Amino acid sequence: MTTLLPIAIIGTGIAGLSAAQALHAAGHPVQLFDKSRGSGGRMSSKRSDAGALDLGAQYFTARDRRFVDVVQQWQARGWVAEWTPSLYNFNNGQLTASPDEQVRWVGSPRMSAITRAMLGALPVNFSCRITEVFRGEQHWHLQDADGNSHGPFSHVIVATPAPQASPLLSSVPKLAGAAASVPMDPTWAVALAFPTALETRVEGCFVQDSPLDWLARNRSKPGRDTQLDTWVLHATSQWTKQHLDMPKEAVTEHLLGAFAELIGCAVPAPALSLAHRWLYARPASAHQWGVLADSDLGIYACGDWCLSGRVEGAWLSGQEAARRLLEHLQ
Ligand SMILES: Cc1cc2nc3c(=O)[nH]c(=O)nc-3n(C[C@H](O)[C@H](O)[C@H](O)COP(=O)(O)OP(=O)(O)OC[C@H]3O[C@@H](n4cnc5c(N)ncnc54)[C@H](O)[C@@H]3O)c2cc1C
Ligand SMILES: NC(=O)c1ccc[n+]([C@@H]2O[C@H](COP(=O)([O-])OP(=O)(O)OC[C@H]3O[C@@H](n4cnc5c(N)ncnc54)[C@H](O)[C@@H]3O)[C@@H](O)[C@H]2O)c1
Repeated sequence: MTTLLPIAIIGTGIAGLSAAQALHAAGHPVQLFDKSRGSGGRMSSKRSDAGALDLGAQYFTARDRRFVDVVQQWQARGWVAEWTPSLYNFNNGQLTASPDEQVRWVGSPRMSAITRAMLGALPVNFSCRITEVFRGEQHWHLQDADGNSHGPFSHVIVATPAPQASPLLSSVPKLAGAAASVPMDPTWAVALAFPTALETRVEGCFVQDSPLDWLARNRSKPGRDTQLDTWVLHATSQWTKQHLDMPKEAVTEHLLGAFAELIGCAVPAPALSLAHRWLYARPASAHQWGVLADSDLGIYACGDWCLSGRVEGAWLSGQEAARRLLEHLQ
């Protein structure tokens, strides 16, 4: 019996975990790496005194049949639940109800529950920033920021945002160049917790003509801690770019001000506030690549930036990376 070398997967966001699950299910050992202390990437949730707060992805929709099917399985296992917020739109200074029929999903009891469950018992090195990916005579090796080497691996899947993927793909300049051509826009996120509930029916709001792009009542999502009235505000990419290096306190103050102006009720001082800057929040434009691959060399890149820039696109891209890798092995 031959022992299969593991496949290295850099990134434990939903794209990396989607690929990992598919490869594991096909009988291939995988080894995951992430620079963060936990999984989830842009679908992670921040623990706070007001409970877990979804600072990144707010909810997701499922349009592709394959993703619809997997989300149904996640629902059956209790990893996700439907969120039916009272939706509003803010435009031209007017806050108006904007209900629709779209099904929207969230991780339960927090967004990070999905990737945590997907990771399961798969082997992973957290707090491990990969700085170099190189090929020896036959196999792949990784170098991390602490100077440790990892390997050998039969294949490598890079599942990070495009600007972070590009340097890791430098052994295949064509792939590195393609990743480098995808700019990703930043997003400032602010979470607020109020001791008494704000007197508004708003639970989610799409915003135009404001520094804000979106706001959500975090505690209206299923399974959340409801002791405090928690909110998450997202700034537009444009406002974020203009205020990229603003101190967190000033960002909180500005976005709280914009929130108080549009929400249409009294907004007291929050009991808790925190700000988070997502440097690579969303690809500036969508692509239809699915995956970037050099199958002969055994290196792949996947992530939301290879498709729609949404949770669904990231998951599909991870599936595509695994599919292409398995196809080449046959
Ligand atoms: C503020 C915000 C709001 C959003 N809202 C929505 C929404 O409502 N609906 C929706 O569908 N999508 C939303 N998105 C987009 C969605 O979150 C992403 O499309 C999706 O989570 C991307 O998954 P991914 O696996 O491709 O990348 P990521 O989640 O970014 O995962 C990449 C992982 O790679 C790791 N990594 C990076 N570099 C290295 C390295 N050198 N070594 C080791 N590890 C590394 C990172 O730590 C990270 O864990 C939002 C994103 C943000 C930021
Ligand atoms: N802030 C970030 O960095 C970031 C990154 C990626 C995605 N996102 C957001 O994630 C969401 C995911 O998109 P999706 O297609 O899965 O969800 P979706 O179908 O709910 O929303 C898509 C877009 O349609 C509009 N829209 C939808 N329903 C509306 C309603 N009831 N009233 C008014 N406008 C409405 C909004 O402009 C929204 O951005 C988008 O809103 C996108 O902007 C944000």
